[in-house]
Amino acid sequence: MIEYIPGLAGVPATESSISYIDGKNGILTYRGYSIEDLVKYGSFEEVSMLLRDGELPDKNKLDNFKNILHKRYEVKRNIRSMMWSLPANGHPMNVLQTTIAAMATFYPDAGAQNPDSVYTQGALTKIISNMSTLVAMWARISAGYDPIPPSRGMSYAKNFLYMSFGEEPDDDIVKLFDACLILHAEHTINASTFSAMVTASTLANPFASISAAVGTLAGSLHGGANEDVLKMLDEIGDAKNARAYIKNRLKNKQIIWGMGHREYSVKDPRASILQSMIEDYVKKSNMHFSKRFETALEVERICEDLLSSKGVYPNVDFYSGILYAEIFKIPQTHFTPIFAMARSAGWTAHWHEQVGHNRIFRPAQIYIGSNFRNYSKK
Ligand SMILES: CC(=O)SCCNC(=O)CCNC(=O)[C@H](O)C(C)(C)COP(=O)(O)OP(=O)(O)OC[C@H]1O[C@@H](n2cnc3c(N)ncnc32)[C@H](O)[C@@H]1OP(=O)(O)O
Ligand SMILES: O=C([O-])CC(=O)C(=O)O
Repeated sequence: MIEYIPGLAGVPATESSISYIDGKNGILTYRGYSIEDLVKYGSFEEVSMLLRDGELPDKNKLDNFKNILHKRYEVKRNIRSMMWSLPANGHPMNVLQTTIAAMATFYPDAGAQNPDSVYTQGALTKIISNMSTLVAMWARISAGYDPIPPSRGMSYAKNFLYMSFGEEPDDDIVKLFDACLILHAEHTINASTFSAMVTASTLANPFASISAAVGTLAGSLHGGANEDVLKMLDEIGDAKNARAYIKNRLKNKQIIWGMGHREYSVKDPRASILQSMIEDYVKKSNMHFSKRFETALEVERICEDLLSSKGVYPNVDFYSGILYAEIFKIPQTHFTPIFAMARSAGWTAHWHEQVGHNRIFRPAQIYIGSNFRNYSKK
């Protein structure tokens, strides 16, 4: 008898050398490097190369990659006009999934049959590069403004903020945003990465694979939770209301957004870094902590009282929304798309790894339906 494990909890579905989680000690590494070091010393471009190639690039290789990535910021005209035809209130994740899928029409020969060709590698770089332009474009179009064309001379993080707001951001803001991208770039075989891998395993093209991943990331139990966390904090309104609110949700068997993780039984290391980023920024700018941040700290304390026995602590989505909303002034519906543009580095690395040791994903099921029946008209 095969044992059925709901949600495949703890079931290894692949071998991978891209990233590693030690969930008991709150450690996350990309290709062996700690996320703390990568955030401190690296850039999103460097981390994208590390995830793809397995090694940190030397200066020449990095400059070359940046050159190619930055040259590809431009979105094809047909994709741009397609975006103008979508309803302005369409959720950015739906728009992103649609546009990434449509990009396959420009790269008909990119695929698993030639994963290392210049053509397919170019398509993978185009995905990472265009993600940022697509997200920024939709933020402008959906708000009733014309998109701001990308600036090839700018880093990935800087160009995104420039395209979103039309002004060159300060270096410390760029560094902070770049760190957010690094923290979201990869996380082993999570639901969206698995989704990308399942699609890749059929030898579908990389655009199909990444658009499947975008659709999967959008859900509230996964990347979409960053939006729900902010809604929840705003609903609580003030730290003094937090205990009653949390207790009431738990009594009604409702989950607390941004809390809990399949892989971590301690606080997600990315949540700790994001929290420190907010604290450092506020202190450096001589500001006060916002009501939202104070509420989040209180929610974390209450959850520690009520949920730590189940190993439920803040995950990456708990503090990211506060950072995006309050430091970068990014609208709530764009939190998950920013997650997606960062994660495109991890997804494309997994696409490549999957097709390199491919066997189609085709698990088994345990049938619980009716026995054989003879057909008779009702
Ligand atoms: C980028 C990301 O995807 S990070 C995750 C983002 N998602 C969220 O923040 C949504 C809230 N969290 C959750 O729903 C879950 O913790 C998940 C989906 C992340 C993980 O789910 P699973 O690994 O299946 O954990 P599972 O649901 O079995 O939880 C184990 C226990 O902890 C409880 N628990 C887990 N998360 C929470 C939570 N956020 N609030 C309250 N209780 C929780 C469960 O109720 C369960 O309790 P029980 O054993 O008494 O039934
Ligand atoms: O690993 C997971 O299940 C979800 C997650 O935190 C991520 O994808 O970053």
